[in-house]
Amino acid sequence: MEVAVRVVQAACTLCQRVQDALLLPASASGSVHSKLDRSPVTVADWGVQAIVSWLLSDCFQDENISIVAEEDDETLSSSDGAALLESVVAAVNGCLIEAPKYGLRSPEKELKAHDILQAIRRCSSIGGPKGRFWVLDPVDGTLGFVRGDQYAVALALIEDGEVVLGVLGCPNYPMKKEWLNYHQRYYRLMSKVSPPTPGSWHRGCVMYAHRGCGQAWMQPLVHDFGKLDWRNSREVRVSTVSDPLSATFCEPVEKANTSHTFTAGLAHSVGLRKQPLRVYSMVKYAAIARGDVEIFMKFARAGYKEKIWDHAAGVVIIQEAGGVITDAGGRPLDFSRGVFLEGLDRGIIACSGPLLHHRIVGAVDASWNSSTLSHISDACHHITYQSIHIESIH
Ligand SMILES: Nc1ncnc2c1ncn2[C@@H]1O[C@H](COP(=O)(O)OS(=O)(=O)O)[C@@H](OP(=O)(O)O)[C@H]1O
Ligand SMILES: [Mg+2]
Ligand SMILES: [Mg+2]
Ligand SMILES: [Mg+2]
Repeated sequence: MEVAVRVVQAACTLCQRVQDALLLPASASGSVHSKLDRSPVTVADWGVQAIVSWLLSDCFQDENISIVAEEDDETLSSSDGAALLESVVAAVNGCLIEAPKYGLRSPEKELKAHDILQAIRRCSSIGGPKGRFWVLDPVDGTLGFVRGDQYAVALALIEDGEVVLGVLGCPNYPMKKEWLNYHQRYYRLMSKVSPPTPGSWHRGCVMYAHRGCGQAWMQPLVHDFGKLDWRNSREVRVSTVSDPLSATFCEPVEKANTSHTFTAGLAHSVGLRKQPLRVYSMVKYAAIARGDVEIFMKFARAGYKEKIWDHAAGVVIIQEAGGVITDAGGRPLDFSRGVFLEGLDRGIIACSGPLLHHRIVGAVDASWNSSTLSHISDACHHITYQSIHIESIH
């Protein structure tokens, strides 16, 4: 846990530097790349994957450490990826040289491009039901990241299919909810206004939890870990609100990633009256765990398969902070079946407590069949079965 927290703290520094540069007016639009599924990827996604892979291998003296992570080295290794690779190398070395500030070791010499490609490539475990592996989403919410908004660095450890620890670095999620507005102003103006109470303001936080402890923790994001006392960590707990009238739900920002119409209907049917909070990344899970919101719902389009790195770290933090998280059928998320959350029933529901959770799971059942989602889902199943059939013929 200690190593994981230190590594995530270091990774967050890399992200902040890349994000600050990305948001400068002179920043080249070429700094954001598009993957095959047209989702964005940046120097920070590759850079974080490389440093986490390198630091974990170094700390545990294990070249063959098992890591499941989102990115691969294909673009960087391609002939037109040379300039990009150079930026990743610079970002990684710039961060690793400061590793001792986080209580970690720097490499003896600067890493070369091929070391970095190797570190990225090493994260190619495929998970599964047995053994122990790390799960990393180097930048979760890359869209939020490139828009100067919320994102998270998410690292978890899975043992025999169970998430045993989770660390969520949230570089733009201040220790106190009230400071969020301050932060937004900071980004909009990129001004040098001094924080509300100098010295006490932190732009971000890191949350972490270990399975079975019944506790989850938060510490400020720091730039010099030597100065960080673990006693700066404080326990977080889910909200005690169980009345839907006073509860707030959060969900993904993009309607391509969840059905806002379906969740609006659900919210209405269980008596939620507040406007939903739309936030990028697993910062939504952090918000539940520390009691800033009560509910999270996500209903991806039929056919989309959720990946373990988008949830593992957040799930254990929510659970240890006292919350409940399942699929829409009320079953636990299954991290034992490879890179996907296989068998996920319709969507994901996380709540601060069992009462709200029970009501929402019930409401999904009541409204699913009359929703357009179920029709789309049927149509998609039909198409999927047809293509499986065609594939098997070939
Ligand atoms: N079509 C579709 N449906 C559902 N989910 C998808 C989809 N495509 C991508 N993803 C995954 O969603 C991750 C980002 O989730 P967010 O909650 O940040 O979404 S949003 O940007 O706020 O809408 C995002 O994580 P990152 O790629 O790490 O940013 C993806 O893994
Ligand atoms: Mg993600
Ligand atoms: Mg990501
Ligand atoms: Mg991505």
